[in-house]
Amino acid sequence: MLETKVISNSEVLYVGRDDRDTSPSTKALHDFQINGGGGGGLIRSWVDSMRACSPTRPKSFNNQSCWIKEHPSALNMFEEILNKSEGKQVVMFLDYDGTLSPIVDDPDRAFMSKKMRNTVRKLAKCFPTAIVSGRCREKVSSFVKLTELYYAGSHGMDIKGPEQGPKYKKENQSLLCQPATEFLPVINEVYKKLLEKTKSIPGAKVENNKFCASVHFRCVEENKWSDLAYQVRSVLKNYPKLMLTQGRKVLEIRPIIKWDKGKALEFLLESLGYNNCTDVFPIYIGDDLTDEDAFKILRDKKQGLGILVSKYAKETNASYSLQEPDEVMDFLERLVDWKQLRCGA
Ligand SMILES: O=P(O)(O)OC[C@H]1O[C@H](O[C@H]2O[C@H](CO)[C@@H](O)[C@H](O)[C@H]2O)[C@H](O)[C@@H](O)[C@@H]1O
Repeated sequence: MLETKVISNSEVLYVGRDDRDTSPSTKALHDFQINGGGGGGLIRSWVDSMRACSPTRPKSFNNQSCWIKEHPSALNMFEEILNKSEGKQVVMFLDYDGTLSPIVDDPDRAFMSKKMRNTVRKLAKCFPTAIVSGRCREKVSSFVKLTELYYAGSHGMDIKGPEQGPKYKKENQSLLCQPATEFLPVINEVYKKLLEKTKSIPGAKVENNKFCASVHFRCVEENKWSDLAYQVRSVLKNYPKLMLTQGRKVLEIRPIIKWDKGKALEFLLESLGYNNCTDVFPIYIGDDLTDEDAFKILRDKKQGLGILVSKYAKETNASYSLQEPDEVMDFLERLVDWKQLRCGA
């Protein structure tokens, strides 16, 4: 029988507010949550942060050619990447929105192409492969539709192994990690309140991602962003155990626990039996601020590499870049071809 491994609530670490700025994904909003004071100043800093996080507005890196030298295209540097991974087990971590599927206005219609699905299917035959998403796990797996993958939903707070039993794992153990289960009722409550409070703002959309919630402002006129920020703040101020992070035209509400996409990556590597191994080469591909937590882990550990999907210069802990999901697909195809050639498949 398959044994289920569960990370219980007792293992959840609550962090003091000062601890939070160590995590790249929480840093931007941390500053205004803590230092923004009250009233107009706070809301203004929220809106500034919402603008600054738009990928079309690079922050400090204005020089695109300088940035591309520091974060070269993973396609152009393919041979270099292969050399770095030589003799090591490649493990693939893929973000979903903006990485496997193009960004679209309606989050419920962010479908992945059949071609991309086919590529990821082949990839998973070559390497252990995980999808790491801010979305609810069930939703992202219903978009990806591949049961042979590992899925980490809710920004890594909901991890599950492949349905048919993990192919790569040494022990025959199925995998489940949900470090934020005690927050389920509160996230539900906050989701409902956010729905109510934002319904008068045209274009605003609230998504329940199970262990976190998203407030989308992609379709909200910029002159209404402060109204939206005000409404979100009015809900959140009553929930000191929740915090705010941000992504691409989205405010993310999640529990204050020391768990993010970086922790999910570490957990998955450990579950696959690669804890403290030098012969493993994780490749993490993502486009968003929340993916920076995973890039940072890899950079700090000097293990594997991160690839940022972006057309624009952005501050990042990733080493390489790809411009858009089509380039991600080309890169994954080349990895598959390389592996198949090596194994004579
Ligand atoms: O970690 P991810 O898989 O990248 O998920 C992050 C958020 O992605 C989704 O929102 C983003 O994509 C939408 C569809 O293209 C777009 O409309 C939105 O503006 C983006 O922020 C998803 O809807 C969120 O729940 C995820 O948290």
